[in-house]
Amino acid sequence: MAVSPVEIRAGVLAFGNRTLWSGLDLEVEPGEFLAVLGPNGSGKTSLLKVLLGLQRLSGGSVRIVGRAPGSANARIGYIPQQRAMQDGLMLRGVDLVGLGLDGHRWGTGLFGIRERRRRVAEAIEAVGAGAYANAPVGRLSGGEQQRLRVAQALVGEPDVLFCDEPLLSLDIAHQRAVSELIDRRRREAGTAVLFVTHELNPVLSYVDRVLYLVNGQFRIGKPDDVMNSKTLSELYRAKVEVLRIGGQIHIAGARSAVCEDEPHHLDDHEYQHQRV
Ligand SMILES: Nc1ncnc2c1ncn2[C@@H]1O[C@H](COP(=O)(O)OP(=O)(O)OP(=O)(O)O)[C@@H](O)[C@H]1O
Repeated sequence: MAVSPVEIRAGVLAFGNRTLWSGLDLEVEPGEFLAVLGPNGSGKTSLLKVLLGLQRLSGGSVRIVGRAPGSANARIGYIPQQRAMQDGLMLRGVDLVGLGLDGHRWGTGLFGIRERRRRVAEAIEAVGAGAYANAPVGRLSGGEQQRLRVAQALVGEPDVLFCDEPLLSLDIAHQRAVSELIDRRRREAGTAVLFVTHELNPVLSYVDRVLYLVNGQFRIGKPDDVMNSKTLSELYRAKVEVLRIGGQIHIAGARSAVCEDEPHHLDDHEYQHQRV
């Protein structure tokens, strides 16, 4: 039987007496696109850290391509939560993207160097970053830096791709381009994708399943099985209404219970308009 790219059994993560989640059983299939949602502080980034081997589980077990996280057998792509790079950082975009190839061996000969350059150029082209790839990354805009991070995560042809809010600070056109790139990667190469986001709609058509974390509780299932009024009201322990408008999901009501910064949430005023 094929080894699952990502497998968590009875996972528990607690800090002090605060349990972020427990009893988490999660298996992500090759080529699957899993969106991870939840309000601030619900443990989304911590989950990615567990999967990267940067954070130990408090209980249960985790395997990445059959091994402990952090071991070198799997090719992992990681788009970290965005932090502005230092102004004075002189590293160029091509160098940043090239770091995603470290650990790949094509030999040190001319072929190896050429192949490396070719792959870096291809990854830069794919995110539309060619115009500034030779500039120091510290001088680039947030969105330009983000596109280079995406190229860095994809250049190594990962088996598993962990994305932490990868669309932040991208304009709509580049949100679409990056989402399509990630989707193509998982379709063509079977890369398993874990995609942490506050905004589901830009990737809704690609998402196979959703993991929704709230206050130590969670639900996993197809978008329609999780993103509905009943399930979210149970999770938030408050009345939450989920509306499907024009193929998009919007959440209304119980604003105080639902994370304020989730862009797919309508405010009550907007909601009233939608109902008339
Ligand atoms: N090493 C740690 N020690 C103690 N508490 C921690 C540690 N790491 C994370 N936390 C806490 O765990 C909670 C979850 O953090 P995490 O970054 O996983 O949330 P998140 O769901 O990604 O939130 P956001 O949407 O704001 O990015 C936060 O309250 C955070 O302060």
